[in-house]
Amino acid sequence: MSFRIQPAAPARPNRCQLFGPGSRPALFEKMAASAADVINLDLEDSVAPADKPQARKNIIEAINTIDWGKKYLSVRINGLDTPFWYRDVVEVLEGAGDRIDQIMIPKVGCAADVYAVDALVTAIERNMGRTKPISLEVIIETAAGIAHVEEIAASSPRLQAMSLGAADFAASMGMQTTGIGGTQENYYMYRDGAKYWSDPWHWAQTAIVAACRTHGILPVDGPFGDFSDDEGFRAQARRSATLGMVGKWAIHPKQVALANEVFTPSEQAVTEAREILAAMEEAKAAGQGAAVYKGRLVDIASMRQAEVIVRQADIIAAS
Ligand SMILES: CC(=O)SCCNC(=O)CCNC(=O)[C@H](O)C(C)(C)COP(=O)(O)OP(=O)(O)OC[C@H]1O[C@@H](n2cnc3c(N)ncnc32)[C@H](O)[C@@H]1OP(=O)(O)O
Ligand SMILES: O=CC(=O)O
Ligand SMILES: [Mg+2]
Repeated sequence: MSFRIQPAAPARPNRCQLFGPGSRPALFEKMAASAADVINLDLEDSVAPADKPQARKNIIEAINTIDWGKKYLSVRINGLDTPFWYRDVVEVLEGAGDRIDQIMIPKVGCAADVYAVDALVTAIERNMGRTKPISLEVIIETAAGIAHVEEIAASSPRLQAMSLGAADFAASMGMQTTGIGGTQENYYMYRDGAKYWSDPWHWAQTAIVAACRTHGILPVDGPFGDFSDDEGFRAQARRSATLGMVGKWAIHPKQVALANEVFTPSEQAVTEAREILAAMEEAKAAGQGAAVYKGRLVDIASMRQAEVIVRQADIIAAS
């Protein structure tokens, strides 16, 4: 056991991040009316290069004029390997009022990438006299990003969330697929004439979750491209939730309800978690460190597990 105490991730719901291109302002009101916890207005890959200047203007106007309710409002800037990113940060933060919460940085490959954006954000905040600090989210979607995931997670006190971007990740890793997330046809075990599909995203997800949990950051699963496949989305999201991720992107509005469903602990799970806590309080009062709950062992570690579920439920209930 480390002497270091694991920091808690930000206490805000992050079950679904709904994306929309900055070049399609007609979508913004619909995004604001959705049930997503987080909105990602995109300046990056869903916006053609020629449309970037207008997309910035659209996003600034939308941030300033639309009622976003309690949603966490984020803008995805372009990557640091492009000529666009610095104008994204400067124009958006100089033009948008205090309603913006977060800047999302794609294709982060090392801690210095985050440092560069942090430095620019800090200078703009000071120059503009902004009092509400802007948070950062990074996307791990390159070979360098996953290789340096731990230093990236430790890179800035502004960092609140980290997503896995399956599409760019697959490209950067040279994976033989054009599918965005989910089951990959050729990733299977074979035995006695039958195929058993495995999960090619599993190792990257666990690396992200471990780095995030070490540094008190929200780990998030990225896009699932086939928005006509609800069961495929559910299965991917359930695997992510089981591994410790707190939410998933929606690249189409029909995915919002699916993500909320999976990343909201069920009533049954919350009831069981509370019962485990109660059983352990009784055991502790009787001087025991372990007890039997529904025929199975529960001990002090079970309390920590139960607390994860109760905390998630409480954060959602308070939102
Ligand atoms: C790999 C990555 O980087 S993923 C992140 C970047 N990508 C994105 O941001 C893409 C986000 N999604 C989209 O742009 C669109 O949803 C598309 C292109 C996938 C599909 O768009 P459409 O063909 O318009 O979808 P469709 O016709 O099914 O839309 C149904 C309804 O939902 C609305 N809608 C579509 N996308 C969105 C959205 N992202 N947010 C809110 N509403 C939306 C449509 O306007 C339409 O509304 P209506 O019923 O009032 O007419
Ligand atoms: O940006 C997201 C991705 O999957 O790539
Ligand atoms: Mg990407």
